[in-house]
Amino acid sequence: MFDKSTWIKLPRNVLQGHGVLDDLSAAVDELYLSGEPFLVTSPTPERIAGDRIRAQFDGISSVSLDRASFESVERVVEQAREQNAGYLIALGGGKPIDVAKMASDRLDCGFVSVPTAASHDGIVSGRSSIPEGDTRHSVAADPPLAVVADTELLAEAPWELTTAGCADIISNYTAVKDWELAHRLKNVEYSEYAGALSQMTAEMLVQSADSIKPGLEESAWIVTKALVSSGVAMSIAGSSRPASGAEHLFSHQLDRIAPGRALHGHQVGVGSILTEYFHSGPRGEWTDIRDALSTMGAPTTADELGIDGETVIEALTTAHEIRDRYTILGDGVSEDAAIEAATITGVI
Ligand SMILES: NC(=O)C1=CN([C@@H]2O[C@H](COP(=O)(O)OP(=O)(O)OC[C@H]3O[C@@H](n4cnc5c(N)ncnc54)[C@H](O)[C@@H]3O)[C@@H](O)[C@H]2O)C=CC1
Ligand SMILES: O=C(CO)COP(=O)(O)O
Ligand SMILES: [Zn+2]
Repeated sequence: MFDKSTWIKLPRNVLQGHGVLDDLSAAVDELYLSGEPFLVTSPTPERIAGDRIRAQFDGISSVSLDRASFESVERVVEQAREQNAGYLIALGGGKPIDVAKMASDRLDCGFVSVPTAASHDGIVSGRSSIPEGDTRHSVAADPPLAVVADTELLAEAPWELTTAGCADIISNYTAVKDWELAHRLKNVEYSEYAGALSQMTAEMLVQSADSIKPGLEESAWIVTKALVSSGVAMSIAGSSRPASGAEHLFSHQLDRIAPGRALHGHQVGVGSILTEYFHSGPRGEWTDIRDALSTMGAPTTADELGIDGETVIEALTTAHEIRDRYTILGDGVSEDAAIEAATITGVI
C-alpha cells in the first residue's frame, strides 16, 4: 500500500517591492480574516514603520518586545487574547517575527509577516527559533499567511542587516551538505526538491553578487527574493534542515556563550566557512564561501564578528550538543581540530 503523505504550508500572498507596505491592508483583506489585528513589534521597527501600519488599521493594539523568549510569546498570547485579536501582524527583524509566529500558533490564529530587515530567512518560514537556557528550540509553527516586504524600507535598513541576510542564504550550501550526510549516515528523511531549491537559492544569490551593494534598492530585492525562496524550501521540507546545519549550531552556541555580539546571519556565514572546511578539507570549497561572503561585505573572521578566538573554539567544539541534529560535527570536534580549522581558514 502506498502510504506517503505530505502537507506543505506556504504563505498565500507574498508582496515584494517599492512601497508595498502601504498595500498591507489590501493584502490582509484578500485573506478573508475575521477579527481585529494585533501588532507585534520591537522598538526600532515600531519607530520606523509603526505609523504606516496604524494609518491602515485604525486603533490597532500593539506590543513592543525587547527580545525573543518564551516569556515574550506568553506576553503576546495574553495581550492578544485580552484584545480579542483575530490575527497578528509581525513588524520587525527576526525576533518579533519569531515571537508572533509562535504566539499565533498558540492562539490558533494566522499572522502576517512585515520584515523591516532582510536579515534572515525566518521572515517567511514555518519555523520559529527561540532560545531557552542552554538550548534553542526550532519549533514547528505555521508560516505567515502573507509576507509584505517593502524593498524601499528594507534598503534603508543598516547595510549589515542585509549582508546578514546574504550570509544566512550562503550558509545553505553547508546546511544542504549536512542534511545529505545525515540522510546517508543516519537515514534522516531528505527532500531532493527542498535541498535543490535551497542550494539553487544560494547559487543564484552568489551569481548576483555584483548587484548587491549599499544604497541600491535592487540589493534588497535580490536578497528578499532569496530569503523567500529559502523559507519556502523549509516549508517544503517541514523542517529547517535545508537552511540550517552545523554552521547554525555554531551560531546558536555563540548566542549562548557570547550573546548579542553579532547578527545571526553573520555568525552562520563564518560558521559555514568552518564547516565547509570540515566537509571538504584544506583545498576544498571553503574559499568559495569565504570569497562570496567577503564580496557581499559580510564578516569572514572572528575579529570582524567582534568575537575572540577562544570563544570561537569553544562554540565549535560544543556546537554538536545544542540540539539533536546530525551534522559534519558528528559527536564533536576536538579542540586541536577546531584550532586547526579556524587557523587554516583564517577565521582566527
Ligand atoms: N524562524 C527562523 O526560521 C529563523 C529565525 N531566526 C532568528 O531571528 C533572530 C535574528 O533576527 P535579526 O533580524 O537578526 O534580529 P532582530 O530582530 O533582533 O533585529 C536585529 C536588530 O535590527 C534592528 N532593526 C530591524 N529592522 C531595522 C531597520 N529597518 N532599521 C534599523 N534597525 C532595524 C532591530 O531593532 C534589532 O535591533 C534570531 O533570534 C534568530 O534565531 C533567524 C533565522 C531563521
Ligand atoms: O536560521 C534558520 C535558517 O536560516 C533556522 O534554523 P534553526 O532551526 O537552526 O533555528
Ligand atoms: Zn539562519
